[in-house]
Amino acid sequence: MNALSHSSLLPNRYPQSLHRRRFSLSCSDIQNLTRVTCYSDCNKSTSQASLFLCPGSTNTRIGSRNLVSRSFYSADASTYNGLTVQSPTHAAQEKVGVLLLNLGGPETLDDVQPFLFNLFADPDIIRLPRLFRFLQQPLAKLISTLRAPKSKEAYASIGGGSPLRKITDDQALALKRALEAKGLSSNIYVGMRYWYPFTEEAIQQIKKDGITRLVVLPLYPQFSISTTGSSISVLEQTFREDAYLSRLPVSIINSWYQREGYIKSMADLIEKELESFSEPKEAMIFFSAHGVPVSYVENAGDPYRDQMEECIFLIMQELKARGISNEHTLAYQSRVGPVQWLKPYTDEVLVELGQKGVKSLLAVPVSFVSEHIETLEEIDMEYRELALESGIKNWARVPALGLTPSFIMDLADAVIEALPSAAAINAPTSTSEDMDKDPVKYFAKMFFGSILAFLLFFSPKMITAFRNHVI
Ligand SMILES: C=CC1=C(C)c2cc3[nH]c(cc4nc(cc5[nH]c(cc1n2)c(C)c5CCC(=O)O)C(CCC(=O)O)=C4C)c(C)c3C=C
Ligand SMILES: [Fe+2]
Repeated sequence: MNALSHSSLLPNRYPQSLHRRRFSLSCSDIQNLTRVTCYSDCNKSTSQASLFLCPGSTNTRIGSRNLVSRSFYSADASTYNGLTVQSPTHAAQEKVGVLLLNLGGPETLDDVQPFLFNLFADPDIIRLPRLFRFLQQPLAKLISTLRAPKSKEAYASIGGGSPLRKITDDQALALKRALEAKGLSSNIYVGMRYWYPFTEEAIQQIKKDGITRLVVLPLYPQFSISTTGSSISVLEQTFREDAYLSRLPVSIINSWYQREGYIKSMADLIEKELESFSEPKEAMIFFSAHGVPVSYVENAGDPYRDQMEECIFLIMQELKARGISNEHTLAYQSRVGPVQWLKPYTDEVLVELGQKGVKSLLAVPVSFVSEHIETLEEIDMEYRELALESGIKNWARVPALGLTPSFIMDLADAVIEALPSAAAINAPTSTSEDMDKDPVKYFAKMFFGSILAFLLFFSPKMITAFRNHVI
């Protein structure tokens, strides 16, 4: 199957949003482009990576109770049993690349507003009706400016910037080593959606390095239109526009929350952290996932909530198999703006649990595999304080998976399993956003858009909604 044909498997409402996206950088962003991180001998003629066949690579998917979400696994490698698609001669000439996709985060406080601009300028983050698309950039400017002070405060409280780039770089290196240990030499690239090193930079490096087979691995266990979907839009757009890239065999791993290695690694972390309580059995396991607006799930066909619920089910099943049957619950955090987000909300549930007499609580961040602003600031500071104020006496938090060896090994297996299904992207397509290339039309759009955005959104309610997490 064409690995990038996944959009054809999505509900009708989804593909349009997936195909249209174009990444926009301001002029200063472009000047600031830093070099792409690549974990190999990039640009060296000696960097030829050999693809060694890995015999008996096994199906690592474990039980599932939600068949609907299965249709999203376009690059589901679990049906392959070893890399059997190539002859050894061909395999020896393969130059394998792995592209890790992530969100990115501001590295300094000065980066915060431009980072937020990139985030809110993404049509997969603020989904405007087609007619109002011209408002996207002026709105992004307005919202990022309104939100920057609160965000800066949060980033200042965790040391003045996001740890995401460093952690992702470390994960890339660990993955490279894990793949080598399994007999696969590869170049690993990091492509961030909203900050350096941008996905577009990583893709250009992949082209320069002459990669012949690529696996795309988003570092989000569950698929959401707002995360993996958005990054893949950028990738698809860039690939379709380029003769070399459009022929490059690519395999995208859309989601991997159901993999045995991931589930077991999460269960290990939870089991270990429960031991920090004097009465481990009494502690409630509190899964806190990053939220998305309800409309994503209910109108746009985002499988995120289904996948999240299935993921929690699988982790709890694994814990039960180990004799751990603590109570558990799932809530959603980090909402932004004046719309309904997935419920229940983490802050509200914490207060309710405190009122109900829950005394011990283990917070488990579940939508992301690195420490970031929402674990280090929102959970460890804001939610911890709220929980203690609400009557919860004993609080602990499970660390993000980070470099956990069993987790990295499982990612390596996922890459190896995905390789055989790599296939080229289809012919180039033209986009409705080509007018962005015309400077006159662009400035007219920005000018009138700014005025409209000002009139529509500069109301006290909107300002409060975007300045704070809670509306
Ligand atoms: C699975 C993970 C994530 C989903 C889903 C997601 C959706 C989503 N996020 C915003 C708005 C913001 N997100 C911000 C930071 C941020 N988001 C994620 C992950 C998911 N987002 C991460 C890992 C990070 C942190 C990066 C870091 O620097 O450590 C921010 C900036 C911080 C802040 O001001 O709160 C915003 C804003 C929306 C609107 C959205 C879905 C539509
Ligand atoms: Fe977010």
